[in-house]
Amino acid sequence: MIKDKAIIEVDRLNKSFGQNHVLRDFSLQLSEGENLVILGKSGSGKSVLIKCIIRLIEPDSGTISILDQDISLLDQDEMDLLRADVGFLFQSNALYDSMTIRQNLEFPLRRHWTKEERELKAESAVKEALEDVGLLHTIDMMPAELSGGMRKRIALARTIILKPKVILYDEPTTGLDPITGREISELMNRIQEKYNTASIIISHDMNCIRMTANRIIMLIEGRNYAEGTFENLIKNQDPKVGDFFEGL
Ligand SMILES: Nc1ncnc2c1ncn2[C@@H]1O[C@H](COP(=O)(O)OP(=O)(O)OP(=O)(O)O)[C@@H](O)[C@H]1O
Repeated sequence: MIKDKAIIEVDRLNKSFGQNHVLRDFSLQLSEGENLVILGKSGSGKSVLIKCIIRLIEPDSGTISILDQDISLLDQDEMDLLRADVGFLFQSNALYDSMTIRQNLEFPLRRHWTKEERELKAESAVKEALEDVGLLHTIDMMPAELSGGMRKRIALARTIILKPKVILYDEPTTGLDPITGREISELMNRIQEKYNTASIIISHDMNCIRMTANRIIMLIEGRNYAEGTFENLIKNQDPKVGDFFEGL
């Protein structure tokens, strides 16, 4: 059988904080163009996993490969280069309040594009990313003038401006009303379709998960406890899995 091309491969990751063994031989594989949801209770280690992937935390053992590169072997410059391919959507959006929307979107270009590239392409890149999220008309506005849902869209536009191959979503719909949450989930799917980006999505929002997940991994007791589609897992008889789908 030919395996799908892996964008991220996490192999037998372990991470403890003192006696607290958070990740226990945790493995996952993210394929090209796939939306993968990590579902786990509060404190189960989802953020620790994402922090290991972006190398904010060093695991105790195990390997993480992104685009076929073992990240533990990369130096700072190589890691910076790789970061252009790995977009991150923060739960807080992390927009700069004192900058216009245009300046917010130009920000990642400063780090990853030369001055010449910026002069040539920044304007069209900013406009394309804003069009992708349906907010071109906000280009000269300030973040404070926008609603929570619009700020989330702008943060997503800033994430996709470098055309990353993978996006890590940290609770993308938390704090939004259900209708706005649904719009963000639809947008995530449109981005996936247009750019064939792979995504790891951390979420508790069952509507978002149902709409976006091609596959779900249940992170329970530090392990990849169960995995499958939403439709598979909702029928799973294991009580630890069933807990998550209660009432649906
Ligand atoms: N830097 C750290 N030092 C010590 N313990 C930590 C550290 N970071 C995380 N932990 C512990 O690791 C465990 C997993 O935390 P993590 O933040 O990954 O959970 P989570 O699944 O993301 O939870 P939530 O859904 O509430 O965001 C928790 O017990 C937490 O206290």
